[in-house]
Amino acid sequence: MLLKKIFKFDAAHNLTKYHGKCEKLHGHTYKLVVTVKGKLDEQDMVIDFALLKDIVQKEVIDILDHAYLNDIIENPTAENIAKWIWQRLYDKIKAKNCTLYEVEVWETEDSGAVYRGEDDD
Ligand SMILES: Nc1nc2c(c(=O)[nH]1)N=C([C@H](O)[C@H](O)COP(=O)(O)OP(=O)(O)OP(=O)(O)O)CN2
Ligand SMILES: [Zn+2]
Repeated sequence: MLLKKIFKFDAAHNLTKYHGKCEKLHGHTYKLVVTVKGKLDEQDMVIDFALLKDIVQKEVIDILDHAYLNDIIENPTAENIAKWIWQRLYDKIKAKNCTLYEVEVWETEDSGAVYRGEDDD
C-alpha cells in the first residue's frame, strides 16, 4: 500500500550551473509530495497522516520554508532538493515501520522531479 501526503513551502534560489534566467535569484512556491510504502497496521493505516505530517514538517518544511535554498543545498535544482529531502526523511520514516517510497518536488505546476533513492541518479 502506498500513502501520499502533499506539502507546500516558499523558498528562493538560483541555479549555479545554469546559463539563463534561472541563474538569477528568484523564488517558487514548491509542492512536495511524500509517498510512503508499508503494510496496514492494527489501525488499518500505513502511517498516521498526522505523524507523517509532524516528521516532514520538522525535518523539511521548518528548514526550507522561507529560506534561501543555496545556503542549505548545493545547486538547488528540483532534482537536488528531492534528493536532500529523501536523505532527511528516510531513516525517520523507517523508524515508524514503513518505507519512504518516493519524493516529488514541483517547482511549478508542470515542472517537477521525482526521487526514489536510486544509488547515484
Ligand atoms: N531539470 C531542471 N530544469 C530546470 C530547473 C530544475 O530544477 N531542474 N529549474 C529551473 C528554474 O528553477 C526555473 O525557475 C524553473 O523554470 P521553468 O520551469 O521554466 O519555470 P517557468 O515558470 O519560467 O516556466 P515557463 O514554462 O517558462 O512558464 C529551470 N530548469
Ligand atoms: Zn527556480
